[in-house]
Amino acid sequence: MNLTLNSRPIAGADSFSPEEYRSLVQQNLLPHLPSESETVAIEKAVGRVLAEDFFAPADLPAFANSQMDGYALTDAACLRSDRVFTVGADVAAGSAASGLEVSNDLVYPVMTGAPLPAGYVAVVPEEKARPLGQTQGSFAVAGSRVELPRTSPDSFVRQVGSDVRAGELLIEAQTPLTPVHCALLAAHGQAEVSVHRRLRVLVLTGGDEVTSETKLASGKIRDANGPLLGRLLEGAGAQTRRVQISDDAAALLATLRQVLDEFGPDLVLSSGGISHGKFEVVKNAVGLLKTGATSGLELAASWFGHVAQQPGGPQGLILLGRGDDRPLLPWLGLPGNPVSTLVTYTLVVEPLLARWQGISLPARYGRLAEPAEIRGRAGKTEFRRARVKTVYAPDGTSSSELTVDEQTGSHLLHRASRANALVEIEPEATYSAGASLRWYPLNTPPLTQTL
Ligand SMILES: Nc1nc2c(c(=O)[nH]1)N[C@H]1C(S)=C(S)[C@@H](COP(=O)(O)OP(=O)(O)OC[C@H]3O[C@@H](n4cnc5c(N)ncnc54)[C@H](O)[C@@H]3O)O[C@H]1N2
Ligand code: MOO
Repeated sequence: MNLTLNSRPIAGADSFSPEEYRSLVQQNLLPHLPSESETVAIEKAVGRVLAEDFFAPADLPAFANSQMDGYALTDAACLRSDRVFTVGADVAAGSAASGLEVSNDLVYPVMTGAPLPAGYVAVVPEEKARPLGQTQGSFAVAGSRVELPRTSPDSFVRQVGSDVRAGELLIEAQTPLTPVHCALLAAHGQAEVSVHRRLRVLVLTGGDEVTSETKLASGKIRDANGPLLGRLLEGAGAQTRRVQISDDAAALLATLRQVLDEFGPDLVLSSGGISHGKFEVVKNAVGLLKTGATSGLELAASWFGHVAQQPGGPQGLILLGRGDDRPLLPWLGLPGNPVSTLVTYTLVVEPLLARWQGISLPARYGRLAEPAEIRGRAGKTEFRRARVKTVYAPDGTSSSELTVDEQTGSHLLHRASRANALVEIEPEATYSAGASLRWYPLNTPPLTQTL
């Protein structure tokens, strides 16, 4: 099959703008990602995305109840001139308040959350009452007399349905669930909720230079991208399996076949092995698949080329068949430099995961604080690490202020760890202090970006 962009088949190693590449990935991958939902306990649903609209099964509150510890009065008692009443039996929260006499002379001590006795319409808070022949500051006992100020019907009463009406749409599908949604579901007696199932992502990182040996031999490095992608994906709600790979393409395909059966991934992300070197393991694995000599895996489509951006220029996109009628397995080959992996994740993978769950991430803009002037590169969009700060003005407005890192190397992991934004510098553009720039949250779970 052909990869396509806006119905145009992709030929050879076409080059794309960052926006085009994001679209290319979404158009070619989304049809192969699963669209199943699952039922989870509400306690485990926070951070998950609701699969179906949730409608209120009942009114909330379900019964009129008191908003204060106080005395319940009838309608006629609210404004009558004689303000002294006889105190009835206590009505505690949780009681049914049934079988109580209705009288304009009788008031009932009702506690916060207790049902209002039938025929009673208002509550006077306890501290506004004057119990006769009793110490102030305590509830009058049953049978004694109490003086109450005038009040109006409905005062301090939480009416039926004042929070929620039965049948009302309470949580729209595609909403990322928060602890407050969890409380709302619990208040309706829902123990479980239907959410999109977590995407299973296989993360392949390594190369012959990457080792997990305690003592680093000369020329060797540690795996930074495995933990990076693993944590980013888990933060975005995915389930992950991480596998370390070498530069051996046949071994990579053998590992892949094994993990496909054990873990059943919906998506593969690899970092490294896609550019112009002699030992590009991902490219070589695709080369082996093209020969058709690998059982259990078929190459349905592949593209390796450049996106006109820095970092994250080299990119790879693969669709694998599994030799049966299961959906094609999408595989994104991310560039190996840690910052390039991070940038590609932010610009391509994160929006893909969000779109898959029906969420579109908002475009954000901020003002350039420092340095005073930034120039774009020729023919390439540059994504620079930055610190974004929200500045709140006394007139109630707020804006994002961007301080952009001057250094651009894709190996500068320490500097990336201090950034919380990625700033988009258009090709050949010049920006002075105060100029508006698009930015993307770095290191921030995508679902919290929509809240
Ligand atoms: N002749 C050319 N060479 C390169 C080009 C190019 O256009 N022409 N592009 C450069 C750019 S830009 C990038 S980005 C890299 C991308 O190359 P690969 O994706 O093939 O990545 P590798 O070569 O495997 O690794 C690049 C770099 O990253 C280190 N690395 C890899 N994996 C990890 C890991 N898990 N943890 C930490 N660091 C990792 C690796 O050791 C290399 O230093 O290609 C440029 N070259
Ligand atoms: O584009 Mo590479 O991703 O600069 O380091």
